[in-house]
Amino acid sequence: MTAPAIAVSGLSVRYDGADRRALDEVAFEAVPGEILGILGPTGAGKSTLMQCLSGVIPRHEEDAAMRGDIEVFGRPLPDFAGLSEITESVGLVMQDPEVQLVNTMVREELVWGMENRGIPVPEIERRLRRACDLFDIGGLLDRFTHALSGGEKQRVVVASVFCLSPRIMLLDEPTSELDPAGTEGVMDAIRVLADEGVTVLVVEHKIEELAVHADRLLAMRRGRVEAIGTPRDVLMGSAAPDRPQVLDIALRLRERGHWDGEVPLSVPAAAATWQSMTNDPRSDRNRS
Ligand SMILES: Nc1ncnc2c1ncn2[C@@H]1O[C@H](COP(=O)(O)OP(=O)(O)OP(=O)(O)O)[C@@H](O)[C@H]1O
Repeated sequence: MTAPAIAVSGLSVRYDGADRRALDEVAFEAVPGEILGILGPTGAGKSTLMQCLSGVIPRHEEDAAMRGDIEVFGRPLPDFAGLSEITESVGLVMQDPEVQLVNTMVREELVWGMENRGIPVPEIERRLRRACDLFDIGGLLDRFTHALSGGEKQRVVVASVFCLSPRIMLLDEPTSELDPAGTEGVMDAIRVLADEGVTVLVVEHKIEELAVHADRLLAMRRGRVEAIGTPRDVLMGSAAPDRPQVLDIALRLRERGHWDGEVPLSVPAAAATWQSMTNDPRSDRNRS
């Protein structure tokens, strides 16, 4: 059996003064090479979870009390020698790309982390070329980071984390400012990396994107894990985030030419069509 890339148990976080836990006994595992999509309404605890997994809480959030266990490839997070060692295995892309852009030029942004790690120049150049291909940022290298659009900033930040070659990537809404083509491009790149063994946890509000690209979904609400399983199981289950979203998914998939036949006009009809589509062994909807 494959050892999990991430194993979480009993993870709870309460921010100072909050009337409820931001995370409440969260437990799950993610295996190497898996894309685990994390969804849930605003305030469900998705970003807090990403920050815990990357070691940011509790080390830098003095007002957050955390308990529970997180293991990265079988090693407890507290055993790592601080954030610098954690980031060798775990790369975090935060919700707001502005927070992570620290250099003036895009090329510097991509290269400085690798230089700080002492990576040899030929390897830096190889990763830079790959990042440009995967995230379509070759034309941005000589641009000022402050002058990029929101979506361009997101692609540069994801690419710069990729350049550090982490075995686990935590992406907190990496496509929120991207158009459908840009979103598809980032999701395709994530699949390429997952196929190479990188474990990707991606928080997304675009449920239809997660349904199509993730191997499994984890649905959260009010700090708790409501469901975890295949996209079909989670979206069809009683813990589905919002049942009407199934209809929304059908409509959006049809817009992109991914929904065959009539669009169902009721939620039950949408659910039934979705089920038959995802049950169809010829369907590649869950692995594109
Ligand atoms: N630094 C903080 N201090 C106090 N409370 C916080 C802090 N960060 C988050 N919270 C609270 O913790 C809960 C979970 O927040 P979190 O940002 O993890 O949710 P989320 O699911 O990522 O939401 P969104 O989809 O809006 O990004 C919310 O009630 C939020 O107000």
